[in-house]
Amino acid sequence: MTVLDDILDGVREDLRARQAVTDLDTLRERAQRQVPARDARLLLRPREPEARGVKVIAEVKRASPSKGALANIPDPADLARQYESGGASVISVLTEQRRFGGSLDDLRAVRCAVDVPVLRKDFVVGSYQLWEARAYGADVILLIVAALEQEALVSLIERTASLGMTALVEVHDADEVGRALDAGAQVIGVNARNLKTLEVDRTAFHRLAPLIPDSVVRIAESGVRGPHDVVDYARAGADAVLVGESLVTGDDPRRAVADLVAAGSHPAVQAVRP
Ligand SMILES: O=P(O)(O)OC[C@@H](O)[C@@H](O)c1c[nH]c2ccccc12
Repeated sequence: MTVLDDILDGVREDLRARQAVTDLDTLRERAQRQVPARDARLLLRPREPEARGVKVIAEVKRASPSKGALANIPDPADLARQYESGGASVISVLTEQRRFGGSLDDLRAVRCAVDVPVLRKDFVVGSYQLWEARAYGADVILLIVAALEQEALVSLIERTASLGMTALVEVHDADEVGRALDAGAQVIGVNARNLKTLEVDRTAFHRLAPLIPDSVVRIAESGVRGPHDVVDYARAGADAVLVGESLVTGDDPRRAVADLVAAGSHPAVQAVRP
């Protein structure tokens, strides 16, 4: 059994418990009362070429299966506000409870605190979680190819779009890139971390980016330690980086985001982009 299988078992059990409390109709009504989802794709890949530096997706992350506890984060709304004022284009909120210490309440708190799009980062296994995400104000949803059968991936991408949200489709190898593209992904994230073993391989983005057509937004996820990694990913063609650990473990998250944004929008970086 892989780490991912283990996480998914817990996610399914927690999901059943929430479904027993809140039926889909109630969730749909809540989702319909939300303001429409914001267009994250356009923020990550603006039409004007001069606005196209590497964007930063900053993550609210208390813990991880690989490192255990990372940060307490008593006030996720405050952290998200700091990320936004540092220039983050999107805020990612982990909502998985058992391994990452997150919750849907964190998602709601962050949604109310910022104007930028908010990503629900979880292990989505069915459309109920998409309705939940929308009901709690998410604009973007993570779909992990390794966690889904192809048929489920296709229908979750379609359902995400029909709810007005953006699907960030996560891959880790060439086969998964093929599956993501076949399923119609418009935004693909290459996770440097293999969720089955938790090993980080920072060359994954460099190897897989050439397989992703230019019409698709490319995001480098995990293991970004600082501005030099942003420059590196920029050179390899990233539109954005998704960063958690190095932001929540530092002492000035606003500044840390601002430093990444500055590296990503530096003219020298833009000049070397493919
Ligand atoms: O904390 P890091 O190494 O900066 O990584 C952030 C993010 O990429 C990571 O949290 C992540 C990427 N894909 C995931 C899927 C599930 C849970 C977590 C993740």
